[in-house]
Amino acid sequence: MTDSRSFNKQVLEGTYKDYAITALIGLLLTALTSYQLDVTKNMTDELVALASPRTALLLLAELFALLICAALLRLYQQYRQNGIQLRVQGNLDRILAFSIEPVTISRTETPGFKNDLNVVRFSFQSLAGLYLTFMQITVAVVSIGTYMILIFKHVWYLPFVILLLNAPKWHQERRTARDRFVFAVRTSEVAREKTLLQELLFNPATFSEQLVFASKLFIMRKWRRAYAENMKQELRFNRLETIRKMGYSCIAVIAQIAVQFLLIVGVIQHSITLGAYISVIAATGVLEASLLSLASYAGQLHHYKLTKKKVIGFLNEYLSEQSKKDEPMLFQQRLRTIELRNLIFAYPGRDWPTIRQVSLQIRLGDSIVLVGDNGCGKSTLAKLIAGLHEVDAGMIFYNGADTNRLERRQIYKKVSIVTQDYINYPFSIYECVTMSADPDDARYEAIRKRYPYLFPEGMDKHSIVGLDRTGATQLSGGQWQKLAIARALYKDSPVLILDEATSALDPETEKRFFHDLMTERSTKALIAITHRMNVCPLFSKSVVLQEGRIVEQGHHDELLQLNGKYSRMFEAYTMEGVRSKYGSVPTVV
Ligand SMILES: Nc1ncnc2c1ncn2[C@@H]1O[C@H](COP(=O)(O)OP(=O)(O)OP(=O)(O)O)[C@@H](O)[C@H]1O
Repeated sequence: MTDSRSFNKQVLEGTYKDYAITALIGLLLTALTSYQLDVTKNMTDELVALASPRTALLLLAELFALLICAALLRLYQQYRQNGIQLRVQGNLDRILAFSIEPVTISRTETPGFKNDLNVVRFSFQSLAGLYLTFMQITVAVVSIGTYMILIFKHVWYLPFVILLLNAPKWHQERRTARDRFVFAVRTSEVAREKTLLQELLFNPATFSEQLVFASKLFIMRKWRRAYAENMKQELRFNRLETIRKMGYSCIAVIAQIAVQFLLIVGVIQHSITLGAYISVIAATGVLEASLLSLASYAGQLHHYKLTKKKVIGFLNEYLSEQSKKDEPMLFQQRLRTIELRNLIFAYPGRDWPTIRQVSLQIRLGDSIVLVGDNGCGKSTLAKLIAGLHEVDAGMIFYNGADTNRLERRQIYKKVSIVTQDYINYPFSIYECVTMSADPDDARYEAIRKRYPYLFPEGMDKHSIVGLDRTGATQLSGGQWQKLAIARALYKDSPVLILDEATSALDPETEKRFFHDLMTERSTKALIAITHRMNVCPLFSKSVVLQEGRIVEQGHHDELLQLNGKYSRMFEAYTMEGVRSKYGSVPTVV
């Protein structure tokens, strides 16, 4: 992205032919229009002189042919320009999608990122038009030159008068472009809120809650407020722009009248013919239009400069953690151990750490279950183990090597994770499972045989699932979750992290799954997070977290003996504690 030439090359990929044709037509049109003005002048002079009406009629026929040619060429040029715009838009989308490749998720999981991403996407959308601008500028410059010469031939000083009178417009366009950009950045938060609320109103997944909680009006009120605020900002901006434009529009009218006046004086003093008068007036109109479009292109170029700065700033701020460190080492060995040493982690923008002084050794063959109250940091710890968050040096080690010195993508190759917010992909079942690697039928079938209950019963592997595709089959919450687990298993990495990944499974399937998984344990390090304490005895170690610290760790039986936090949690889960502490549950009569 920082390399401007390669960026432009990528954006313009596949458009060169269209550009060349469009530019050529632009130049041809300029030549045609200029010739057409000459014909108009000659025709008028012939008519005024009434010397040869036949010549005038021939000139009219010539004019007709010229106009038809110009109209057809303009249509064809428009068609080619649309092609350029579509291709450039596609290329830009591809570049943006490729560029947004964070090294970790620490900074991308913040509202600030979402806001800035919004602005960058807006800027990228407007870039598509800008790439057309580059070519249009060339054509505009040529056409301005042509018309200036044409006018110069009749009234030498007029082109300079026109240039002078159009100068304020240039200033205005540059200013408008800058203000529009600043405005988009400033109002992005409100615009995003409006879109978020709108999504809530139109998303079918929210309808059941809207019905049961009668929340539609509540959401609508919030949406209308955000809408009104957004509209107020837009209108205020448009009002200021219109007021500013009024001044410049008056100057433009003065310019027109001034030019007319000078020409009329020329005709009265017989320094120009009536034909020249008509031709110069027409040329002035085209020249002014070209100057105005050049002014607006100048504004757009300014916008381009601002956009580029914003995009590079965005990529540097959020997506380049690794590049700030030393040259990362490749990590291609077989993973044997993961070690956390006095790990401390605070989310960006938070003053207090979520994970505090956590030390833990995980070896291949270990099966560890993390338990603790809501919000104690289990998911955060799981993501830290997977290398998904940025941490200070000397805290997380893979095979004894500091993960900060390792190439992150190599780390991710060793890890499979099912988080609580796994994605319901609108793909076929086979694709949902195999997307992490090249599809391999044998590997897919092996997983399906080993864990048949993870695959929706009676469905073909090529069936498309999800609400987002027409004709797709809908799955239940548990079925989606099972597919997410199958995807993680298919990846077959040495570390498997399951963050409440079985929460939607029925108890029998859950137990069967963990039982089957344990038989694969020798080749994997398994880390699970669960609130269902009945599966804990299956794991080699339970780790209890409280406010970001490990307060107890050991096998289930050892921890029960401690009579501490773990034993209280287990009792509460099995209802033993509830009965003894709160007495019997009253019967409903
Ligand atoms: N992206 C984030 N940005 C800022 N704070 C976060 C983020 N994600 C989680 N937190 C905060 O970190 C703390 C721990 O969250 P975490 O999700 O790790 O808890 P948990 O133990 O997994 O909880 P639960 O059992 O409810 O899933 C919470 O206070 C939460 O608000």
